[in-house]
Amino acid sequence: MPIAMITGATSGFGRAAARRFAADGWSLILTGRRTERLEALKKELGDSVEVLALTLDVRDAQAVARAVDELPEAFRGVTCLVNNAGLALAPKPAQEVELADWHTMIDTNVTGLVNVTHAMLPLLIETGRGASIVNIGSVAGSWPYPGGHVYGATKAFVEQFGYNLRCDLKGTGVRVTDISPGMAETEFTLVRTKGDQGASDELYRGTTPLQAEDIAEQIFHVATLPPHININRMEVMPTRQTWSPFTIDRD
Ligand SMILES: NC(=O)C1=CN([C@@H]2O[C@H](COP(=O)(O)OP(=O)(O)OC[C@H]3O[C@@H](n4cnc5c(N)ncnc54)[C@H](OP(=O)(O)O)[C@@H]3O)[C@@H](O)[C@H]2O)C=CC1
Ligand SMILES: O=CCS(=O)(=O)O
Repeated sequence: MPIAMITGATSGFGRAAARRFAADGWSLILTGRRTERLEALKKELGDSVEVLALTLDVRDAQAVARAVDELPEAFRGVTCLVNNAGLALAPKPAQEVELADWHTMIDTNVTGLVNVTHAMLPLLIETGRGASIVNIGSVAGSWPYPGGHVYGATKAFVEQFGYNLRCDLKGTGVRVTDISPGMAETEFTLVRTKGDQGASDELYRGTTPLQAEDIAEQIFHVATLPPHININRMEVMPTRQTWSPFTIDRD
């Protein structure tokens, strides 16, 4: 059976993707920082598919390299890497943000994604034709909005990094896709507001956001296309989310 490695599998898109790949019999390498959640997911899926749960902070380059180095033989033939672990913080004007929050977003969304990709490239190239890297970007990487500051910039990095990777991976058979979701109801806003459940509920109230399963389905779709097809970028919004007009500062 093919193997998918999913970062940030303890919640949201990552957990839904794990369930989606498992439904088609894929073996899974599931990572995240919250061990209990990883173990619960392993318990849920482990009867039907092979699951390796690895407690891992993607920001720790050495730990990431070691974990990949020490993958058991049965889990080394990875077909799909889903670079999903990430977060937004500080939904307020740039001039009011703590510098530490900017660093956390860069360390996770940029450095963490780069750490995992660097460690996994040899295994994906070894798999070759049909292998894929699915990076989770965001609409925030393309469309500016107030309070987007460093979060949007990290997702712009994810998109461009993926395109550049494609250039260097030419001839290896390894595909690279940026899936950029719009508003989706996960723990994302709870994390972004540092635990404000009311703010999270309010954001999703009275509209129809994407659900984690919607994005999981796209991830699975991209990873299981015939090997000669590479979707470069897929931007997915809820039907009830669109753009705002430019704003003007007036006297
Ligand atoms: N929800 C949305 O509206 C959108 C989200 N996205 C992106 O989708 C991705 C998944 O987010 P989503 O599912 O919504 O949010 P969740 O908060 O539900 O899930 C985030 C996942 O990332 C993991 N994670 C965060 N930091 C680290 C870290 N340092 N090391 C390892 N794992 C980490 C978390 O695991 P743990 O805490 O256990 O480590 C968790 O499993 C993110 O990259 C996010 O930016 C993009 C567009 C829209
Ligand atoms: O990446 C998340 C979606 S949004 O909050 O930037 O619209």
